Parts: sequence; C-alpha cells; structure tokens
Amino acid sequence: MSEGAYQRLWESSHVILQELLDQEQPLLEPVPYRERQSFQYRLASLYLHYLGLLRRFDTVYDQMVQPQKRRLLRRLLDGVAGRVLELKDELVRADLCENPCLDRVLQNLKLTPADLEVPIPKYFLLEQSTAVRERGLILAKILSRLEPESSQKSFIGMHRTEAIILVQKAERARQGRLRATFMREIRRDEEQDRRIREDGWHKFSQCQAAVTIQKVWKGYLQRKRTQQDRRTEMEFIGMLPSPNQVEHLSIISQACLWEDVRRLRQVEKEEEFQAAMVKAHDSLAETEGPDMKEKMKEQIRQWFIECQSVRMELEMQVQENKKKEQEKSKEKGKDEKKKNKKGKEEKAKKGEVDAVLQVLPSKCIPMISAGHEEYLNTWKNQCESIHPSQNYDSETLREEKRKEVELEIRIQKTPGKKTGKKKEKDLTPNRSVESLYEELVISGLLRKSESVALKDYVGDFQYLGSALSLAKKLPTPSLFDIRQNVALYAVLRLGSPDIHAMAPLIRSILLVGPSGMGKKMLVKAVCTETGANLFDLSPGNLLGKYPGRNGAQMMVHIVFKVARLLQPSVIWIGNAEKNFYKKIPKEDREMDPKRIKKDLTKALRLLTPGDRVMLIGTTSQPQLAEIRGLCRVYERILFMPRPDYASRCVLWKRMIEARGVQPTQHLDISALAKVSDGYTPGHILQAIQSMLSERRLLQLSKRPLVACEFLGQLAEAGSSIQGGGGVPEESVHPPRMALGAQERGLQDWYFKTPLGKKSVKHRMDQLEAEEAKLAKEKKKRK
Ligand SMILES: Nc1ncnc2c1ncn2[C@@H]1O[C@H](COP(=O)(O)OP(=O)(O)OP(=O)(O)O)[C@@H](O)[C@H]1O
Repeated sequence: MSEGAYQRLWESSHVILQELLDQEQPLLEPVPYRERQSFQYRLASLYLHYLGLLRRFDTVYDQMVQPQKRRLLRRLLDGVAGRVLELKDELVRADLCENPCLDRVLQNLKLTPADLEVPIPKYFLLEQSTAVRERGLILAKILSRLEPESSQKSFIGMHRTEAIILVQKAERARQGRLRATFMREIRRDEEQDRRIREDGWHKFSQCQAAVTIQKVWKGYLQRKRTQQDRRTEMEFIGMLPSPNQVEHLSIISQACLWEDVRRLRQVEKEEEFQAAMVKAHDSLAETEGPDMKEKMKEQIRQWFIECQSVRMELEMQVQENKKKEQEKSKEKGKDEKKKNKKGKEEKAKKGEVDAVLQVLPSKCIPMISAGHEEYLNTWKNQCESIHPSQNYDSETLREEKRKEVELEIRIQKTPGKKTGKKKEKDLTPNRSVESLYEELVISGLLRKSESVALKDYVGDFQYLGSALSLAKKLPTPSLFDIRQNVALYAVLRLGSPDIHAMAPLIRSILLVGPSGMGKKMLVKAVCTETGANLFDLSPGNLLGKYPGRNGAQMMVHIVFKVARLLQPSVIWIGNAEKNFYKKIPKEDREMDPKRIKKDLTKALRLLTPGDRVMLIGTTSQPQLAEIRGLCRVYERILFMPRPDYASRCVLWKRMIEARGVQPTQHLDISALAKVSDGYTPGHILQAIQSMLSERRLLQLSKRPLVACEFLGQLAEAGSSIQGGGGVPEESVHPPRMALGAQERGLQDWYFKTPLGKKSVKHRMDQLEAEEAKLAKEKKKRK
C-alpha cells in the first residue's frame, strides 16, 4: 500500500471515531435494570467498533512514515486499546461472565468472528526489539555458563558390543525385508504364468480389441475429467486450497518486504526529526526565551494584583451571605425534615428501589478526543503534496517546541512539589539489578521462555452462544474466548506502559482447566508477544531454594524487584492450588508450598498502574485449594473447558498441517473431531505426533492419510495421561467419561468463585422471575 492509501485509511478511521465519540456521552447516563439487554447490546456494539478501530490504527501506525503523524497515531492507538479494555470490563460487569456472548451483535453488525480477534499492536515487539534481544543475550550467556554440567549428565553412554549388536540387528532386519519382497514378486509372476498356461490366450477379433481398448481409455478420461471438475468446484467454494498458492505466497512475501522497507524509512525520518527537535528547542530557548520570561513575569504580577482585589470583595460578600443563610436555614430545616420523611415512606410503600446500570467514567476518552481534535486541526486538511517525501513539518514542530520551552520556563519559576508516595522497604539496597538478575537465573527462578505466538493457540468461536443463552443453558467458553481474554487481560496490558496506566488495573489471572488445555502454552505466548521476562515461582521449582521464613520473604522481594525494574514481566505459578492447600498432602509437605503465600499477597498489592508485572497462575485441581485465599490473590479466573466440535475441527487440521502435511479429501477431519469429543488439545497433539512418524510421512505420496489411522493413538493418548496423573477411581472408566466427570468438578468449583456465584444467582433470579410470570398468566387464563 502507498502512503496515500494509509492516509485515506487514517481519514476514514477518524470518521468512525467521530461516530463512536458521539455514542459515548449517552452511555454515561444511568439505565434502569429492566433495560439490561439493550444496555449490553450497546456496550457490545461499541466494543466491536473500537476493536475494528484498533486494527486500523495499528496498521496505519505500523506503516506511516511521517514522524509527527506517527506520534499522534501512537497516542490514538494506545487510547483506543485502553478503551477496548475498559469496555471489556464493563461487558463483564454487565453480563457477570468473563466471556459475554457476542455472536448476535456480530451478526447484526454483519461482521465475522475474525473481526472479534484482538489485534496485538505490532509495535509491542518492533519498538523494543533491541532491549529484548540484549536481555535474551545476557540470559543466554548466563545459561551457557551453567550448561556444561547438565549436558554431561544427560548423555548416556553405550557399550561397544551393545552398539554392534544393535547395528547387526537392524541390518539383518533390512536384508530380511528385502528378501521377502523379492520372493513375493517371484511367486506372483509364477502364479500369473501358471494361470495363463491353464486358461490359454483369449482370442479377440480386431473390432472387439478396439472396443475394449476404447472402453478402458474413455473410462479413464471421464474419471479424470470428473475428478478435475470436482476439484475446481471445491476450490471455487473455498473448501480446498487453490493450486496457485505459490503465486499467492510470493505476493504476500513481496508485500511483507515493502512493509519492512517502509519501517526502515520510518527509522531514517525519526532520526532526522530527533535532530531537528533538539535544534528547534535550542534556537527557540535562545531567541524567544528571554521575551517569554519577561511576559510571564508581567502576567504573574498582573494576576497577583487582580487576585488580591477579587479576594477582598469576595470575603465581604461571604460574610454578608452567611448571616442571611443562618436565618433562612433555621426555617428550612424544619420543612425538609418533614419532606424527607414523606419521601422515604413513599419509596418503602413502592417496595424496592430500582437498580441502575451505568458505565464508569473513562480515562481514555479524554486522550482519544484530544487526539481526534489534533487530527482535525493539524492533519486533516494538509495536502500530501506539501511533504511528498514524508519529512517533518517544521511549522508544527516549532509550534510544539514553543509550548515546551514555555512550560520549562514556567516550571523554573514555580518550585516542584514533592510526591507523597510511600516507598516499599528495599531489602537489597546495595545490590545492582544485574547481580540480582544473575542470581535469579542461577537459582532457576528466571527462565528462558520458548517462543510461541498467541495465534498458534488454535481454537474456534462459540457459534451458539446466544442460542444456548436463550435455551437457558450457560454457554461454556470456547478456545477462541480463552485466546481473546489472554490477549486482553495480559498481552495488551503488558505490551505498553501507556495502555497499562490507562486500563483498569489487573495484577493477576488464574488459568483453570484440565491438563493438556494449553495453560503453559498461553503463559509462554504472553511472554513472546510482549517480550516479557518469565519468572517461575511454581511450588515444585522452589524446593530447597531460599529456605526459611526470611528466605521466602527475600525471594519474593527479589523476584518482584527485578520484575518491576526490567518490566514487562510475567510471574508464573504452576499448580497454583498448592500455595493455598486446604490440607497439605504428605508427598508435598517437604516443599512447604504455602510458605510464599503471605509475601506474594503483599507484593501484589504494591503493584500500581504502570507497573507492567503480571502474576499468572495455572491449575488443574483448584478444588484442593482454599477458595477465598486463591480468589483474593488471583483477580481474574479464566475457566478453560475442553474444546467443542468447531475447535476440534480446527485443531486437527492445523496440527496436521503443522507436521508439514496438507490434509486431502481422503482424510475426514469432521469424523476425527467427532470421535475426539472429550479430549484436550494436548491429547490430539500427542496422537498426531505418534502417528505421523518419519516413516509414515515418507509414505504419504503413495498412501494418503485416513482418519481411522489416528484412532489407536488417540485412545492411547487419553489413557496414558489418565494413568499418569489421573484420579484413581476414574481410571476404571473409558477416558471420555472420566474426563467429563473431572470437567464437571472444575465447573462446579468455578461457580463458587465470586463472579461464578454472581452469575449463578443472576440466572436463578431470571428463571424464578420467568416462572412467576408464567404462573400469573396461567391464573389470568383460568
Ligand atoms: N489450543 C491449542 N492449540 C495448539 N496447541 C495446543 C493448544 N492447547 C494445547 N496445545 C498443545 O498441547 C500441549 C500441552 O499443552 P500445555 O502443556 O500447555 O498444557 P497444560 O494445560 O499446561 O497442561 P498441564 O496442566 O499438564 O501442565 C502443548 O504442546 C501445547 O502446545
């Protein structure tokens, strides 16, 4: 796309933004509780529109070259991202559920589930790439120093004789297989010869022979043609990838190349702009600075004189008014008391006070509005031909710098105020961050995170959300919802300091789901998408480290200190239930899993907006924990049930493709999705990995994949996980039933959490109200 195209995209985005800003004011007005549905609908529609706007601003900010426009775009982008997070919070409050159903709104607005995907601004990684790379290098350096010992340990030697026997075995097996194939061919030839000898040659006339050959040939041709037609039809309706994908890929890679070129130009123009800013500042301070100072002094003097006279007048008036009011208030007091009494009695008579729904005032809207104004005043009508090379605009630069210089001079005249924020006690005042960082790496509390993109967390949308709600069934979150919530709660907040400071503060989330649901994968994805450090405070990882009460305090202190200084950071606690055990099991007593509970709670409370540190807990057995303590530490709880049919379809397809295999029409993905009901993505992945061995991959050209080949592996994957760590009494059941029971347990637990409780209560109230209504109608008919 050209600069002009991005400019047009920016322009059209502001038309949408204007419409959205117009809808903001009415949303602030309180709405009676009975209009809850329309309130939710308005919120959802606004949320979807802002998401679209976020996508647009991200594209424009990523590709626009002009440095001043980029600065404004960045503010707009962060503001809109913050507003998306605010609206998500409002939606959760209104729907009493972490994954409100948006399918109906989506349909009404003629959008697709792809429009619901949360875009992760590209600048999160692009603009901090050097910092992240440097930190990665330091980590790799420290780890490489530690590595030799572990690599020596993992190598298991083999005796020479054993090795020779192994090679001999393999060679004999190979020769045996060759001989068997050879013998099979000889026997087949002999059998054919024998049959010909016994039957004798069938004699054809010339005409008969020609007809037979034609029959075979025409049949072959027709089959080929039909196959081709079928393929074309499937490609046309989008059920098969088109054959000219190579061409398509080359177009995409060329577009990516152009995008990179534009990013390089951005850097060039930014450097020029930085230099110009310094120059403009210095020259303004030198030429206009003294005049500004004089003017300011004069203004202050004038203001002082005016204030003095106004104050005196006001004081006189106040004294007069006081006298009058004292007299009046005596009389009024008697009347009001009577009125209040009456009002209260009337309300009590009506029975209840009508509850209202209201959106909280936004922190982001003022920033977005200011950005929108600036766009309208400065950039909207600016003709592109003025700056065809995307150079900075010197007039606007001087204007901005003038304000900055003025502000600097003003600050020189008024002494700065001291902030009264209390500082937390530093237990390691004499240590440098580098040495603390190294200590954490050596003790294994700071780990290298594997690189995983959030989009690789595969899963489809819940298409039946509203239909289920109408049928009074609680829709369970889909894998798509989970990916979306992780993007909103963790990635967007950790990716940018400005977004973090504006958005509602979330310090911790807990991922709850059966083993193999991808909880650890999501933690890694958050680190990858934001370039965050990964601290591991899992109880199993703390065994024997920083012993004693003081040790635990010091450990938590160092982790949070380094996490904050080198933000963004993720502090991960696997098996999070162990920190809050109701009763510590014998096998876990040695690790004393509850020892960091107190310090963790305290340290979390000290995180404020702008501290991009997030605690992410993962658990598959939350029932073992004391629920109040767990819910106090983890502010948001994301329940991850097993994938539904739609998600399983995408999972099978994408996971097979990831092994380098393009599924053909011989492979019935839908059947695989049906039989894998009750299995987690981890099980499906395990089945695919053990089925698609190197040998099977080599055979693909001759023997295409079919669905039934996976069944054995799938059954094994389910049963092996169950045998490894499952609950003993469940192991007698087939895996599907047992897993279902485990899931129900998790769901029951979720309904005991604060939000779960509210949601259940709300739905019960709704049911009761409807039943009462029906009963009334019945009575009337009688
Ligand atoms: N939605 C998904 N898309 C792609 N891969 C997935 C998905 N969910 C899980 N996986 C894969 O399944 C495997 C198991 O996932 P992971 O170890 O993250 O699960 P977990 O929930 O943390 O399990 P546990 O509770 O046992 O620790 C990983 O290889 C992960 O990449």
